[in-house]
Amino acid sequence: MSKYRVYELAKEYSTTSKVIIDILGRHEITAKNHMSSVDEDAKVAIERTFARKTGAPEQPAAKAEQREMSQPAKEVHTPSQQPQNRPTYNNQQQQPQNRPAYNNQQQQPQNRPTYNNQQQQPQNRPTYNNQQQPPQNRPPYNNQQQQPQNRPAYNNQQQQPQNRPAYNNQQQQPQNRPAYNNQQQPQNRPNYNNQQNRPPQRPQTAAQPQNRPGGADNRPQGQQNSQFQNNNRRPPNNNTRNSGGSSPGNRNSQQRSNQHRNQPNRNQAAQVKAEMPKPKSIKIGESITVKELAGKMGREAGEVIKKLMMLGTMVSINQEVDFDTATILGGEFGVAVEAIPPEEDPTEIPEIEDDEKDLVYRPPVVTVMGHVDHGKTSLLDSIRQTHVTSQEAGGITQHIGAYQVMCQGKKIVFLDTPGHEAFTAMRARGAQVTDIAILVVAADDGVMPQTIEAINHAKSAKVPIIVAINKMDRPGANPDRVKQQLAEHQLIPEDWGGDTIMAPVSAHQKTGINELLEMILLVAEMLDLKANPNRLAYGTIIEAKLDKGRGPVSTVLVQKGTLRIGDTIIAGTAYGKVRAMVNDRGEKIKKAEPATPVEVLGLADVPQAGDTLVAIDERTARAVAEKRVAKKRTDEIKQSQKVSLDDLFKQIQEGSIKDLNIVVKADVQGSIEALRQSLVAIKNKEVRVNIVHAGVGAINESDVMLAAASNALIIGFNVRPDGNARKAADNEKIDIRNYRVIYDAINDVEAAITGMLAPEFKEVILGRAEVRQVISIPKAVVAGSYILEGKITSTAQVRLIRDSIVIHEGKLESLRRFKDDVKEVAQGYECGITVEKFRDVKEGDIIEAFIMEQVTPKG
Ligand SMILES: Nc1nc2c(ncn2[C@@H]2O[C@H](COP(=O)(O)OP(=O)(O)OP(=O)(O)O)[C@@H](O)[C@H]2O)c(=O)[nH]1
Repeated sequence: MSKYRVYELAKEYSTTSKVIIDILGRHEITAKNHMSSVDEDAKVAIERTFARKTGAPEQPAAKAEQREMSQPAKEVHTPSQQPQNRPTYNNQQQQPQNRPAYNNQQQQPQNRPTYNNQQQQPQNRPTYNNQQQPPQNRPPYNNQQQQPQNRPAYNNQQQQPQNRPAYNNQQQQPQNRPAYNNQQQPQNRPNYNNQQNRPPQRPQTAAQPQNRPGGADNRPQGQQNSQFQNNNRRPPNNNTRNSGGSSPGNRNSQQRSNQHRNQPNRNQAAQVKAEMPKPKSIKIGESITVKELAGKMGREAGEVIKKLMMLGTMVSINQEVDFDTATILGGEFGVAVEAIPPEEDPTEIPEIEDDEKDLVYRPPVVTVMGHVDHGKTSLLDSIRQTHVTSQEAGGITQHIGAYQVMCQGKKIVFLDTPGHEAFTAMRARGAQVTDIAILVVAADDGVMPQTIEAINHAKSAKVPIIVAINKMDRPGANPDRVKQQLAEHQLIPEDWGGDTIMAPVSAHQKTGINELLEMILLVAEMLDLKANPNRLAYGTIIEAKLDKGRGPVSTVLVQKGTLRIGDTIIAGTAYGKVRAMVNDRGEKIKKAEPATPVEVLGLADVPQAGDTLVAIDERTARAVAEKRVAKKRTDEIKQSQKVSLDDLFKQIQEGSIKDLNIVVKADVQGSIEALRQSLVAIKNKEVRVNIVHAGVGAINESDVMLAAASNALIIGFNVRPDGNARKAADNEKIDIRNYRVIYDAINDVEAAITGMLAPEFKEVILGRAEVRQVISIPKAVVAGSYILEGKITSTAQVRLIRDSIVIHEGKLESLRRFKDDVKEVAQGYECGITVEKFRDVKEGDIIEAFIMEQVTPKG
């Protein structure tokens, strides 16, 4: 026997426990409080009582329904139990929320099959229809009536109640929604409508509970189930026919149909979501879109976006998040995020890691850096016992070279660079060849801006610094001041308790050089520099040029392994076989071991400074070179697209930026680097220098075409345009400038930039007039004025000043003397002035005339 708690019944009928207790009392059923249990009879009594209340005036829809249904109900069923059915539920409850209410009323609430079983379907609308039927509406009902076989169909249902398809079977209709509706499954909103022709609100109340999780489904599962059970356990009067076997089936059916019902609802998404696999870990690349990430984690994109918002990042669904962000997000969702290793780049040759036991000592590679004119070249000269400075055009270091010197029987390699620019340019290409940086500081000049830059570059490259305090022979030499200044940049000399070696030298007098070299060896020893000489060579291109007689010539610093004549090598897009090798002393050599700078002949093309040189088998070299050439081409296309006319126009429109595009061609790579660095370093607030292309060799036709496409000028350094290039340049009106001294090129570019600068204007006051009479004419207000000083011209701009405050600024519309238009009126004369779009002129106002004059910009 089923038991019900009073509060449960109260809840079911949306009333208070007290009301339930009262009703029970009237039926002589004792219930003390809301927790009291009552039996099935009590429930029936409650149900009947509420059923009787169906005609509550405040529920017209229910009333209509009741009217409609009362008769058939009486005919077919025990009036008290069924007629009132549906309407009753709704009315009674006013509390529509749940299915179970139906059940209670009918003693078999929610199961459709049950309804049918109980009494040939009492509360079901289908039943109503069958019973009598209200012809006019609800075709399905009518159908039923006209085809009584529907009934059996219900029965069939019961016998196979369990599932939706059963419904379909009933009707021989497919399982889709519309079919349900037509069939009349009560629980569907549309059904209610059809059945009852109820006003719309009714179906809503009736249907909502059924479909929504907020209704019946909201309740604790157990409660629902218990009701199902209760129903099934109901007294035979309800379940006369099927109380046995079909009930359980009904229950299942009900549950399933509930599920089905839910599917199309909003719950569907939730259910689907719930079904989405939620992996414990995912793999992603460097970045991923929010949408993809959500998909991989089995989450809704909205969830991910929300989480990102909470983390302080606003993104859209198609925006990308980086790996780190994805990792954090993964953590939030309990998903481990792993990185997919980057795909192998076919243009890269993987570096071979050497075994520790194969490594042997190698000489240090040293770069000399410092402020201009502090004596870098002189120091290198002094070290090498040569004199380069005086031979160079313009007196500036233009070439990058590498040289080996011996000290105490040990080798040291020096890279000759024009300051730190080339050093950073090499680094920018990923080439880190320097082991030790020598910072040259002139003892008489001290720390200068480039000294600081050099310090910072060396520090960021994590290269130890040895300071060479040069020009110690100069009368003004003050090494202590230099040390003091360097200490301010965290370079504390050893004799002050720091760890920076500072060696006083004189490049001119060649003093202190040995000590400096010893210090280099000392630091090198601490660095424990090693390499494996017994493997194929790996090195870096220090410099490359196209030699007329010898073809492409590259200066290579071998860093690992040994480079030999006949080795197949690849550097950048160039590959070939080593034909000949020449060391820094001009000697032909057959092999070059680690830390040996060597000129290499044999590459088919001129590589770039900073390119990695690898000795490898010929087939691989060729294949990789081809891929690199293809990639370079694509990159160049991309780059030239960047400087398209569209972009240029856009930038001009934006107002502030103009690009001075330049194609640089030079005889050696070192010159290119020096030029590039200097040109790009030209800073100007309105014009930006952009090197569109830079290469070694003569200026050719394709350079001109590139310049034409990107609106560039061409700078040739120690190279000339060939015949075709000259013709093309004439046709395309491309400006080709040839230089032999870098400074000249830079000066010219600076001048060109000055020419390109947007003209600056300054205001020039022409004169002032006082308004002495205001004359209003139909089209304007004329200010009868007297010129106090200077003059007023008809083309001038004017500003109207009242009590020292500028009231208006604009154009002068007309300037007249005695009704005649005049071009200007001088001091001491009277005139009539009208100001464009301005009428508020008053006596005593001052009219100031001025013009904007262009100022020649300074470079
Ligand atoms: N008295 C004296 N003059 C020196 C010494 N070292 C260099 N100089 C002079 O300083 C000037 C600049 O020397 P460079 O070696 O060209 O200096 P740099 O740092 O290489 O200059 P850039 O290549 O232009 O950056 C030259 O006139 C040298 O003769 C030195 O030890 N003593």
